[in-house]
Amino acid sequence: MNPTSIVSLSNANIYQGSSLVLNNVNLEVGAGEFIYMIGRTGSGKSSLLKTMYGDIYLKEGSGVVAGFNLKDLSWKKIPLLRRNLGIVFQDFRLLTDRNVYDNLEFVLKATGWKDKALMKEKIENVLTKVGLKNKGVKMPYEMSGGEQQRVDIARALLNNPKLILADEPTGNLDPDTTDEIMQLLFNICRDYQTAFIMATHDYSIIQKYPARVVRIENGEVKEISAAGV
Ligand SMILES: Nc1ncnc2c1ncn2[C@@H]1O[C@H](COP(=O)(O)OP(=O)(O)OP(=O)(O)O)[C@@H](O)[C@H]1O
Repeated sequence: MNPTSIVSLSNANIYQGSSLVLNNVNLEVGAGEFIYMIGRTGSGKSSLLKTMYGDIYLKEGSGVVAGFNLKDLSWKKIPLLRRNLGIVFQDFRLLTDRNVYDNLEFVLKATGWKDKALMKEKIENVLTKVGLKNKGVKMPYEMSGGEQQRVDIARALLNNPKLILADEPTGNLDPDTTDEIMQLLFNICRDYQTAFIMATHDYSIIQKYPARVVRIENGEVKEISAAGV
């Protein structure tokens, strides 16, 4: 493993139940690196991301994510791993019955924060980072899809992760909003040296915001150039 890697998978076989989805995955992601993961529907992108955040147990091969050994990941350690990662989903997954501030506070409390003043400071800090200063009082249903995705990203930033896993974060957004969100993700990557692994179907994003690309195909993960997308 490269000492500067935030993700290191070696000869990893990824299963859904008893079915082998990906065979012999080798992947190194450096600190602060942005990479795209592309592949057809059902090729295994989400399965690979789930393995990285401990939702699928790594049975074969080896893997280290944000300093956590995936082979040694007991149920007890999964929340700790998740505290060191940010996860962003296509469908935002906000709690619909509480406002933005309370959505973020919920995560902080669940990850062990207790001091109200410190939590307030942290929440204001991440909302400012995503361009939603003063929007804490809004309910999710009062916000556009782009704003809700910003809240999802703010939530992912709460614990200062060194790695954000994003599963089609622009999948529900129109082209202009997609642009805004991509600029935000690239700025976060640049300003805070946060590594990103972003699964996407949208190749036009890769042309516009080039970065390293891995393609999942026929059960394997292959490195390709952005020009080859
Ligand atoms: N919970 C599950 N139980 C069993 N099999 C699953 C489960 N989730 C996904 N699969 C199977 O695993 C394979 C990989 O699915 P996965 O969701 O990782 O693909 P994907 O590339 O993320 O697809 P998409 O782009 O549509 O999100 C598919 O054959 C799928 O049917």
